[in-house]
Amino acid sequence: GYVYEEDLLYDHFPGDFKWGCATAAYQIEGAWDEDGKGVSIWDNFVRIPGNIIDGTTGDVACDSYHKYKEDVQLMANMGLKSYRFSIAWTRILPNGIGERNQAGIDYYKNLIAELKANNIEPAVTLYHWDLPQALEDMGGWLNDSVADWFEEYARVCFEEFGDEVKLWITLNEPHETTIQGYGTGTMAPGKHGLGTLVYIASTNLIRAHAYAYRAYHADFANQNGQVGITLNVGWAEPMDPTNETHIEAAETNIQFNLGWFAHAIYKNGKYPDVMRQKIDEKSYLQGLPESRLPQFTEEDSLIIEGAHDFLGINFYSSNLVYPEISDIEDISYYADQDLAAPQSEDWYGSGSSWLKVTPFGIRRILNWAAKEYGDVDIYITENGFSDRQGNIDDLQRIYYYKHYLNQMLKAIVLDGVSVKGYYAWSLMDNMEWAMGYTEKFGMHAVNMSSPDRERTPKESSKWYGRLIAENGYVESVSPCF
Ligand SMILES: O=S(=O)(O)CCCN1CCN(CCO[C@@H]2O[C@H](CO)[C@@H](O)[C@H](O)[C@H]2O)CC1
Repeated sequence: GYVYEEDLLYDHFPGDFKWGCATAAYQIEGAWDEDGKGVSIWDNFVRIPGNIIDGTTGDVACDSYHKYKEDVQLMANMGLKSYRFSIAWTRILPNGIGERNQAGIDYYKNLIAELKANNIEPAVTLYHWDLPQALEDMGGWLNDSVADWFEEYARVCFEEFGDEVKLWITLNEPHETTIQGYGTGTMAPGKHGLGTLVYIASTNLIRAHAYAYRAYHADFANQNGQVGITLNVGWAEPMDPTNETHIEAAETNIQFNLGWFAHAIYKNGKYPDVMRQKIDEKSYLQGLPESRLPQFTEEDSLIIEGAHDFLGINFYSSNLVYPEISDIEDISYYADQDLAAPQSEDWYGSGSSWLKVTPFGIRRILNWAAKEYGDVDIYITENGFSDRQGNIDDLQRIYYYKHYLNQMLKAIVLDGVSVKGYYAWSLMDNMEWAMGYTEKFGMHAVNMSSPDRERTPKESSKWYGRLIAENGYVESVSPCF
């Protein structure tokens, strides 16, 4: 079972631990059509009535495109060591491939220079869901040429920014892109193919990552940077940890979540055995001419296997898992798993329906990943808590961070997992995708009703600053919450 552990280890983190915050281009920048930027699938998705719960858009968002110097000051005030942000593909290549947009390149060069001037290391995500519409018009992640298009874009970024950027994340949460963008249609590009399109998209996303990784190590190795991928996963706890079938279902759930994208890259160039077996079998029983889960070519498998310098994990929450045979008529990624994954009523909630407070999960997923993928360097590239009120006195967020970080520290100190850094999601309240501005994840509030988008530090930003200053041990935080 799971028990909130009272003992706060709270010892010092390893000396060179990378304390950071994370954001994403579409969620904070605004300036959606300024300075030669091309149109992305999100610029279009937000204009379709009903797609965004509060009818808002990222047209202006936090206006970080114009306020980036102020943002960097917020980071410096916290003593941040590193900042994870994403580059908008359409600012660099407005049409996805072909001609470059110098104004867009200059924006990111200025941001990076501002970070370096404040001794903050840039950690750059190449793709955080904002695909150029011009590429979507050619099939987007369903067109197998997308791996080449992405490689071309990655090469431009390595060339333009690689002298200053040493930590590259190719894709952010391809699982989310796939499930919500090509499965349920709840995110851009809003396609519906939960048992079909999702597996075509995932195959091309994995290929795209690997092509970019190989390009870096072939032609930019002299920059001495590292290239990895960021994958999101919820911890899967067996509903009954003494029941073998529950334990097996939990393992299946993690393989369908994290393994879906990690297995080919960090193990053997192929999809996890349980995905191959279940989806092939169900496809046959569903009378399909071939499996809904594509095979990588031999050539691609060799390119994909080992294409990593680290593993980025976005971790938020957990599920309780038990087996449940699905209806063979139900063609979907969820039905393919033959399980149910509810969340406990006992767990504290948040401002997001899917985010329950489960600190034990971060220690377990870190141990699972280290055991499954070997001693690879791991970064927690996102972890955070939402509320709807946007309290400046955000005690719940401090509680969340205190306990998740304590469990992560146990994974490092007691379990020997090599976690190298941690990026809190997020620096500031921003556009939470289809939830608009109703769910707030920031350590800083943003006044969305003012054209100046004033930022206000929340208590959690001060708490995080003390944590960083003490490198983990915070005298002044009472152990009671
Ligand atoms: O079947 S449900 O729909 O109930 C379960 C869905 C679970 N997912 C987990 C990942 N989350 C996105 C995480 O998304 C990440 O975390 C941040 C906060 O959301 C985002 O703002 C970041 O852009 C993103 O990288 C969306 C919901």
